[in-house]
Amino acid sequence: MDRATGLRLENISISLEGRELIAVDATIAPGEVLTVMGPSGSGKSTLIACVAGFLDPVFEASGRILSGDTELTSLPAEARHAGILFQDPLLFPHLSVLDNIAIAVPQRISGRNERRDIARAALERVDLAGFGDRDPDTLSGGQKARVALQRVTVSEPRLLLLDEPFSKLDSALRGQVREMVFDHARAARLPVILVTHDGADAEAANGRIIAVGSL
Ligand SMILES: Nc1ncnc2c1ncn2[C@@H]1O[C@H](COP(=O)(O)OP(=O)(O)OP(=O)(O)O)[C@@H](O)[C@H]1O
Repeated sequence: MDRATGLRLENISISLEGRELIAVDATIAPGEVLTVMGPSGSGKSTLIACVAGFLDPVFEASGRILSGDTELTSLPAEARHAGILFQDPLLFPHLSVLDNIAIAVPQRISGRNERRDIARAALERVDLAGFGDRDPDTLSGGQKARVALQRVTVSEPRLLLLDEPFSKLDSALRGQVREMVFDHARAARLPVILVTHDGADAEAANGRIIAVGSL
């Protein structure tokens, strides 16, 4: 059964101190990338936080967020099943590379060995089979990005939020990691929101682009 669902941002408006910061009304199909571009401070990361369910209470948001038929608007972050990649891969420094992935396996898979087997298979998929016992600090930027992607993948998200996850990678690596992320999103039929300043990222996303703020 295809469990893929689209994402609907219905008249989302986010204000700060009574002034509208960002407004978006969009539907994103399974496997589609919506790119959000705009100047610094225009509310792009705030939009990601709103969809993910961790909007700071200083902001006021209105509108509805729907994942298929499920309304996410007032659900807590953990019930929204959003995979998120930030500019920084944010790996836990005190956990091995393997456990950084195993920790994201859904709770219904309760056995430690089973969780670690899933993490091992995830590392193999991105050519990092021998890296499970390493400290994350010993990995290169591209390797960390691949681990971060696998951590999101094993968590079985229903939508993917990308907050400039490629911007710290050098240009050759950037293209590779980008393709890996978009290929995964297409294969898993995830709706994706990509926040970026980079025209090449937007082009590679191969989807609709919306401009926010005064470009
Ligand atoms: N917790 C907060 N309290 C008050 N203002 C905040 C808070 N978080 C963000 N802001 C403000 O909200 C606005 C939007 O910030 P946001 O990080 O969403 O912008 P952005 O478009 O993602 O910028 P950038 O491209 O630089 O990452 C900024 O003016 C920022 O200073």
